Amino acid sequence: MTMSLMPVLDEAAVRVAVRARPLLEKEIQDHCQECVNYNSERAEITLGKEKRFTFDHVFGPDSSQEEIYLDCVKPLVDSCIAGYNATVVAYGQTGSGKTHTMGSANSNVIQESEMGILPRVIRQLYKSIEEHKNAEFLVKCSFVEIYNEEIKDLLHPETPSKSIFIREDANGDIILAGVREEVVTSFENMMKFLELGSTSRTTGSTLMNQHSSRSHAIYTIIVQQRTIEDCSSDVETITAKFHLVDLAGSERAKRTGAVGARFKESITINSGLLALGNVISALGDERKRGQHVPYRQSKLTRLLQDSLGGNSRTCMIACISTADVNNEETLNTLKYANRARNIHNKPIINRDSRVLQMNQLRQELKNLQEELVTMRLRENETGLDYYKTKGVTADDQSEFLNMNQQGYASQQEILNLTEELQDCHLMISKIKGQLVEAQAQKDQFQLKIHTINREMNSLLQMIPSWEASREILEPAMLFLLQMAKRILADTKGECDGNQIEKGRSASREGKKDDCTNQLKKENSASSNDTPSIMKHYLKTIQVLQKKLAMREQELKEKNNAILEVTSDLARDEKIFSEKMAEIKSLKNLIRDITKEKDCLLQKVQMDASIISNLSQDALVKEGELSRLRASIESLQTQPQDGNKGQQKGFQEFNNKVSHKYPTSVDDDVESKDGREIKEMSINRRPNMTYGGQRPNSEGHAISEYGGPFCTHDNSYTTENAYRQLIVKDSNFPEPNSMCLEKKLHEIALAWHAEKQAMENMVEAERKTWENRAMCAIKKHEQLERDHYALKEELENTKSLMQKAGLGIRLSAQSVRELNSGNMDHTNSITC
Ligand SMILES: Nc1ncnc2c1ncn2[C@@H]1O[C@H](COP(=O)(O)OP(=O)(O)OP(=O)(O)O)[C@@H](O)[C@H]1O
Repeated sequence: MTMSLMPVLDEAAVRVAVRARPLLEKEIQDHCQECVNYNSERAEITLGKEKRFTFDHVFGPDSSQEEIYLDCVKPLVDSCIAGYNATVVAYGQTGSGKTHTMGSANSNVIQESEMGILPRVIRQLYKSIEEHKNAEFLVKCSFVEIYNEEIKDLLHPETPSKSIFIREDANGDIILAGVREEVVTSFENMMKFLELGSTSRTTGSTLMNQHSSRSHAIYTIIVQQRTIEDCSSDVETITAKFHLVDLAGSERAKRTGAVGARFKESITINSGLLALGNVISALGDERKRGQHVPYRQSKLTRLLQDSLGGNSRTCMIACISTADVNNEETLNTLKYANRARNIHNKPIINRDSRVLQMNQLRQELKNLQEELVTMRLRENETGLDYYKTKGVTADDQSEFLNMNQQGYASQQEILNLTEELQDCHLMISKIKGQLVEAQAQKDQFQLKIHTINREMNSLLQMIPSWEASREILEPAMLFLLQMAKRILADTKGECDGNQIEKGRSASREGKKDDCTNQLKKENSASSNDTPSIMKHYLKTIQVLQKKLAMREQELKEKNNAILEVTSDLARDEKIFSEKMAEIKSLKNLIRDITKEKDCLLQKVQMDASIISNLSQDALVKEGELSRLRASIESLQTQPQDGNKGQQKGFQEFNNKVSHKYPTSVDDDVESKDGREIKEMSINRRPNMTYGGQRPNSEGHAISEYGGPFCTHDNSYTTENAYRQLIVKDSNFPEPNSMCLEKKLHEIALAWHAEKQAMENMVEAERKTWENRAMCAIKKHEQLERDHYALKEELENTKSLMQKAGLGIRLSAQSVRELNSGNMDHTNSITC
């Protein structure tokens, strides 16, 4: 058996319902999938797999218009008749079904089952009015829209927007000055006004909704009632306002395809909704309680000031789409709605007690006037007696009497009236204070009565289950049943009779005595029935006490667990922040290493291109070398005899050349006859090929190597020098081909060795850089693995916290940062 009562609902809290619309034709054609799951009984909604929210009501795509009206709005109509202000706000992304739910579109052709909230409210209102026979009702309505931050009177479109202002009246209630309210007398009459306003409302077609509302529409019903009590002349006036708000949908211009005027609309719509979100955050956040609420940020929030955090009972209906393409918008709407649940309003009955005060004051005035007359008469009589004793004639006496009476009357009257006026002022202020106090008391009592009512109802609902479990025996159950019924009857009587409201403590005391007597009587009756009942009571009390102790113990344990989990959480938070800092520094390191890696890769590429150039050059050189060899061979095959003198000359020449032009090409060279040959300092660069020239038979230089063989002034080469020597000293024979080949071979070998050395060096360098790049990549991978491990750890901690009933909330910014790895861990976790 469970003893827990149903949770008592806070009447002042903003109620939030979520309604999901089914997939539309177009969405089905586009193969959209449903991404929302509901549990209407537990009022839970899950988006995707993980994001779960709880609201006061959850309606799936199959729920009917009537269900939504009965669960969310009908209680508000009843409380409006009782004198409380009420508000229903439909919120959601564009095309999510706000207008459909509110029924604020032109609805004269709509079937009964499709009828939205607005026509149902009007119908219920007139039904209730008919039932309240002891009151006179005056019903008025107005219909406005906020379009591009301007208020338009939809029932009188000719009224310029500039002449409409939002003001606060003397009681602090928000009023719309400049908007004309229409008196309505019947359901049909009011429906006509609704249709008239709906046709004037600004709508437009977007990619997401063919008939999209481009403005926030507010339909207001004002109900004034005068309750006339039979036995008194007191008349009380109660005025309640019922706002039905169909907000424009939040939208992304990219998806709606809004351009031009539509785009401007879109911006103002979103900024109005943003201001509303700010107000909801300010009111819904425990930490921000008592701080400034930015109602003045937009016309919408200013108009809804009473409805959010003020004197109103409010229900917010968050409309969502089930299609997966709208996942992001749906999540935003659910978050928005979830915040609104924390808003607490201060609803009171709006009594206009001026009439009551006037009646009381009139009565006071009448009494005072009567008193005055008697006083004057008494004073006149005293004056007449004096003249009589002095011997004045009867005429004189009467004249004196008249004069005296007139003068005195006028003077005294002024004085008296001034005093009266002061007294009246005092009394008015006193009565005003008393009235406000009484009103507040009455509201508190009524709230208590509602709470007791609900508790008793739930008790009555629970009794059958006790019966089944037979844990509480029949007499005890009977007693509880009687008690519940009696309290219900009492509270009902209290509500119906307006007893508290009158502030007549005597009758209240009497009633209290009656109740006590009755209770005593019942107690004594039941105790007389049978003494065993007492035993049962005691037994039941003992059982209940045990259970209470158990519950207390459980509570203690849970508290301890919460403490433990909180300390765990703090520790985890610390670890988390440390890890995040580590990740941050590692990320920075990765960034640096990646940069370095990129540089290295560039260098490696450059080296590779150098190598390929060198290889190409090598190929070219090899070709040249083979050509050279061929030419040498051809030289060798020429007849040797006739050239002996020549060979000798060549030998001499070679000696000369090898003496004068050694392979060390940086030497200063001086000819035999003292002529100085220019210094030939040869710069060899790895990507340069060596070249040279040899003279042909006519004494012209033939380019054999083709590559640059640079000297300081780029004009001399060893071959040039050699050619010049030949030209200058014509006694020198042609160079010996063997000697030339040897020279060339030496040059080729030197070149090969150098090339090899270069290649080895480049290869070594490439390998070093490759190794470094590999290291960087490995480090990067390790860091990424660390990062994911940390993320997983965080998820685990989150789920642990959720299991422990604490839950972690990460801000969107933090989640983004976490995903990007740039998490700033301060203030990132909220428990
Ligand atoms: N519960 C529902 N069942 C069936 N159809 C629905 C439901 N809710 C909405 N629709 C359909 O979805 C479309 C868009 O609905 P509606 O115009 O009410 O959206 P909205 O939220 O008011 O959009 P906007 O903000 O652009 O004005 C309409 O064709 C409507 O008939």
